[in-house]
Amino acid sequence: MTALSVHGLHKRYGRVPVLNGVDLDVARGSVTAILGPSGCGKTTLLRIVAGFDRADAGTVTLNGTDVSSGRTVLPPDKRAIGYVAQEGALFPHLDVQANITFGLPYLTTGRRQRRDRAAALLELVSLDPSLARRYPHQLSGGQQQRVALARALARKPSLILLDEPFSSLDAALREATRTAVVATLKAENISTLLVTHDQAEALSMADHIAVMTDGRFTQTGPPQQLYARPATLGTALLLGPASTLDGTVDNGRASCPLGALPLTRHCPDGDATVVIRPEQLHLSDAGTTADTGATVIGCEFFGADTVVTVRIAGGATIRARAAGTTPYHPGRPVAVTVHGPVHAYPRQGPGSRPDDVPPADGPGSR
Ligand SMILES: Nc1ncnc2c1ncn2[C@@H]1O[C@H](COP(=O)(O)OP(=O)(O)OP(=O)(O)O)[C@@H](O)[C@H]1O
Repeated sequence: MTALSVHGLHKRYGRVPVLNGVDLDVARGSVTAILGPSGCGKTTLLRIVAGFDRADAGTVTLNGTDVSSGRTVLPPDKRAIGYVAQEGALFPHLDVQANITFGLPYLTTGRRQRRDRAAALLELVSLDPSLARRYPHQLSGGQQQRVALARALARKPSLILLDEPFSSLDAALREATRTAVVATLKAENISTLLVTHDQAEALSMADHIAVMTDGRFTQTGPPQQLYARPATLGTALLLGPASTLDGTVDNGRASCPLGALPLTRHCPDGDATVVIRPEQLHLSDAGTTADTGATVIGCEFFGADTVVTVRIAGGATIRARAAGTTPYHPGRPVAVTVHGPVHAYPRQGPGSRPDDVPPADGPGSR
């Protein structure tokens, strides 16, 4: 069952086209992440779905009812949509309870009902109900984001829109808040559209990812599928860190300075850009640099793993990830092996540059 359907959405600001025919379906109860570089049109799409802005053409359908189509444009408060903005945007002069119950109709909801509803929602977003009398400035950033979510949930929306809701939180808080928010959305069976340019957020939170480039979706699918088979070089780089090497594809294998490597997806014969993830690169001892032509030039320790930068034969650099610490420090010669198939994209033509979109009938188009 589809909670949200968007078809043929176009929007321009002045002469500048921002959305160029956006199509998207969000399944009921699922989390769909829109992942894309800054300025590609993510927030514009969210604002049109919420009813804050008007599309120039196209339709928005919520649970089978058109809310934006031709001359019919339902105002935001008639759409049963919750919206959580980047900074949470709580009312600073209202306490937590008043913030959460702000959108509830006064005449139909008594004081006691409002207090009970606020307490229940606080519990739902894993916050202590004793916070109800605090003001936003007395809360941490993560607590404020959860109150913002509780406020969006108060009116029992069928769809919730999250616009980079965790970007202002530090890494540890972001992860904890993300987990709590996903658990809440799943528990309430709320359909969710999440806008982010954080690939880890999209991969870990979403059931479905839609990659946006230049105002249209260039590839959609489950996170595992997109990560395994990105349709363009741009999508491959958007989905996670990677080393890129010049190579040549011949009959399903890419020859590059690290060997003749099998491919994850078809790439036509000829000059290509080869994309290798850090977890695919393994380092081992080498006698001297002359043996392998590879030398460690940098080492970054992240706690759970270490990223080692290596200059390989021909002068290109690659980044390998090793669990825990590593014995390979700058200046040390190493041997580099690649595990598993790699992505390769033609160096000329559609999809060859990082910001390219695939051709209309290409593998990533819908
Ligand atoms: N009200 C407006 N008037 C004119 N141009 C606008 C307006 N709102 C957005 N834009 C432009 O439309 C383009 C898309 O903006 P949008 O905010 O949708 O991008 P985004 O993908 O959400 O970016 P970010 O990730 O940086 O938030 C940008 O070039 C932006 O400058």
